[in-house]
Amino acid sequence: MIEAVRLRKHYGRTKAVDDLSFTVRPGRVTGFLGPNGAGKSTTMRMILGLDTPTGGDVKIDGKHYTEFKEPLRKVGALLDAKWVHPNRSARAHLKWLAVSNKIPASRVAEVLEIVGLSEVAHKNAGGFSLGMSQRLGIAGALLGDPEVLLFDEPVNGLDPEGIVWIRQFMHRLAGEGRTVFVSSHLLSEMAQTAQDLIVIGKGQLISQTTTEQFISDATKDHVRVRSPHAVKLREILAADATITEDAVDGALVVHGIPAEQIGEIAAEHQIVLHELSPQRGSLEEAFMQLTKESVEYHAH
Ligand SMILES: Nc1ncnc2c1ncn2[C@@H]1O[C@H](COP(=O)(O)OP(=O)(O)OP(=O)(O)O)[C@@H](O)[C@H]1O
Repeated sequence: MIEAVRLRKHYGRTKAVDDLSFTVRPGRVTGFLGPNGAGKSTTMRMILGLDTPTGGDVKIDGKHYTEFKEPLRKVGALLDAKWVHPNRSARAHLKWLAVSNKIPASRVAEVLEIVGLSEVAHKNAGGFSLGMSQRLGIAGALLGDPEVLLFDEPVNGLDPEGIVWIRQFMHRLAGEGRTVFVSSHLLSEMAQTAQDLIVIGKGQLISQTTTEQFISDATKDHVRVRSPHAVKLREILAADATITEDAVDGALVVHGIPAEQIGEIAAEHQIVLHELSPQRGSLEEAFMQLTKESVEYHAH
């Protein structure tokens, strides 16, 4: 479990992290979302003791990261995939990490196997693609078989197969009871990966909730209806719903009446329907809605 209490980090006048409190629970994948410059990386660095908070506190199972004697056994992290010695082989890099944390060298082969890099383990990590580097970084995070895992933008540079692999992998880690905390810009990916979300903007907490709840709180469900008698149906429904038209195919977009009821009303009036589909909001919509006040850089 990771617990931040009134965490702050100021760089001069910039409040990178500002009075931020949250809890990351074990057994779940928790997504860490926020617009560019929101303070995600700064927060992750403070969790890992790489930055000292200006105020407040962040602890892992009640301790500061720096209090763990062999931290890799407690917390594994992938912050910067390119953080390897370019002239070291993948295997040598992991061995060096293992030795410095008193982890048996035999574990290196295991983690290389887990991330699918066994066959290129002898090659210089400097020549790895970003996707391979991400896998190597993940192997490093797994070395100590830690209970807590932090990943900063882990799917950057991964191809679709790699993205699916990492999603399933994170679910597996959480399924084993570990705490998995992952930041990402890819919202549709996060919607499928994270069960819980911590959303920040301008260093402050915007929302901490389940992904499901986040989406339903911030977006409005609606129903798409297509009918050869759309004009008549629209007139009937208009008394109880807000209705617009889809600009692309002219479908009615109905807010305020559930799909079942629309179906019943249509049947009552003998109106043929060609489509009746309930639509859920997306994480993108919810995110844009909730962070619009906190985006530092807008495109105009
Ligand atoms: N070492 C530093 N010195 C000064 N300002 C910094 C430093 N590190 C971060 N900042 C500032 O703190 C704010 C938060 O940055 P941070 O990198 O944590 O955000 P982020 O949410 O990870 O962004 P991104 O999604 O773009 O990676 C930004 O305004 C950034 O410019």
